[in-house]
Amino acid sequence: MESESAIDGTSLDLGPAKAELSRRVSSSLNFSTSPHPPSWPKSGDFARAQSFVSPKPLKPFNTADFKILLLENVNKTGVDLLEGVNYQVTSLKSSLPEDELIEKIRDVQVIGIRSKTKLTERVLKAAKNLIVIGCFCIGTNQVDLKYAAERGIAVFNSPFSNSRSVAELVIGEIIALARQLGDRSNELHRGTWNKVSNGCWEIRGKTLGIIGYGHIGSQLSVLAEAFGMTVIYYDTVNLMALGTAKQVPTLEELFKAADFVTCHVPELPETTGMIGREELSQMKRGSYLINASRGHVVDIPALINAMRSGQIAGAALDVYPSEPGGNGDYFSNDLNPWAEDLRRLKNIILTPHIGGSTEEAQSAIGIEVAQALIRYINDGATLGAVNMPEVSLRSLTIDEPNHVRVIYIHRNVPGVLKTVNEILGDHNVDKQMTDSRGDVAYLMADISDVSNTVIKDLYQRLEGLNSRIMTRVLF
Ligand SMILES: NC(=O)c1ccc[n+]([C@@H]2O[C@H](COP(=O)([O-])OP(=O)(O)OC[C@H]3O[C@@H](n4cnc5c(N)ncnc54)[C@H](O)[C@@H]3O)[C@@H](O)[C@H]2O)c1
Ligand SMILES: O=C(O)CC[C@@H](O)C(=O)O
Repeated sequence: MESESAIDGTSLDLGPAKAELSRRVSSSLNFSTSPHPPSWPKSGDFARAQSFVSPKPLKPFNTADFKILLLENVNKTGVDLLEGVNYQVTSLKSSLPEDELIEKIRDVQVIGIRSKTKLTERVLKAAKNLIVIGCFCIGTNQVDLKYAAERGIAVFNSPFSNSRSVAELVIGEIIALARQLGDRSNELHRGTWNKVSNGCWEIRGKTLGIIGYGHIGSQLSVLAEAFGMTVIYYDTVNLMALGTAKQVPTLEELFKAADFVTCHVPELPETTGMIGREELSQMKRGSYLINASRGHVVDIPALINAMRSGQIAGAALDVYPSEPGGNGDYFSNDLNPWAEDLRRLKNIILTPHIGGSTEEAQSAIGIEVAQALIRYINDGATLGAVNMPEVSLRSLTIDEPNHVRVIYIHRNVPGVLKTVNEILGDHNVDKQMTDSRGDVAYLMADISDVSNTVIKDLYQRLEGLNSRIMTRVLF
């Protein structure tokens, strides 16, 4: 394939191996100030240059141009993988205030976050170069997924790498609440010996009610049965029970029977305030509540009242309606008027959203999400994306001169494929795949025997279509 201009590997100060990499990726077209992202290096052997062709004058490819901003202390496994592909990675320990985030996001093609960074429409509007978001966690409620899809920005997460960690935390909390461990420990920290058995229980033979029987809920079900608990669960979907667990048809039925109720639902309009005054009153007197899902699921003032009255004997909260961006002071009454009342309650375990915070989970999440980002950036594969149709073609390799992968993200309207195929149809299309999800469709086509001039022409014609959201050409 003809090359616009070669990269000067030595100027990158990358050492011999990376100088070789830079030489090999030199046949690329580079980005300019257009909203389209720049050329990307290939993962692994860095075999193939991949570019966003800009209608502006072409510039030499430079791997150091590719910017990834990682927030909230993404695990080293993920940072290492991304740096290993020679992207320019900036990794920060905490999230950023919105205005600072807007400043920083303008410049990057990729952002990696956890649960604290809110990628709202306002923030994403500023992200002119962004092509992909990595949520290094399970939850994706912090991202405006619909708006991102409308802008052609793919979002990936790690759907189950921390499920076991959350399930283990909840098992620990069930025992800790049943035995009032938090209170006994706090008392002795303060020098008070208070040996009591009143209101302390074994968990064997008790009933656990799980709301949301997904990755975490079902994992927890198995662990709880191993402790001799009876498990019932409520889910909006009919799901196969593990062990001898039983699905119940209504929340009321679950509340009536459960000694411990634990929430494992996503943040959705339907799950907001799902556990409030009415629901707490339906629970067994002296039962326990655990929430390690999302902060808006439980109405905290209602919980405070239910605990004061003895209706609820103990609770564990790992998540809160508003959480700080980093470690430090929290629970000021300004932010949460109920904070002081909550802290004063007996037998309540308050943890700072650490359900998934184990070495094992964070390391696995780092690898999983970084690999998804690399696959998307380098090959355009959307497998596992949470807001885009899942489309994939084989990985691109070095032995394919004069070959281009065209990715055309477009609005899902009638007649687009006909028009696109009129553009691609003059060339040798080896393989093509397309799929849609809601209003957005994703097309990938591998085309052989094309020159840079043809690539540029294909790009410009696709960019000119009304249906276009984003066009990428990888070669
Ligand atoms: N505390 C933490 O650190 C931590 C860690 C991981 C996940 N989470 C939270 O836990 C949530 C659950 O995680 P998961 O991996 O089990 O998710 P999942 O998607 O595998 O399971 C969620 C389940 O909830 C069900 N559900 C949805 N709406 C419901 C409703 N209205 N009523 C009853 N069931 C409903 C779904 O059908 C699904 O089976 C995540 O969305 C995330 O917000 C928190
Ligand atoms: O690590 C985090 O910040 C989020 C953990 C958890 O809530 C998740 O959604 O995976």
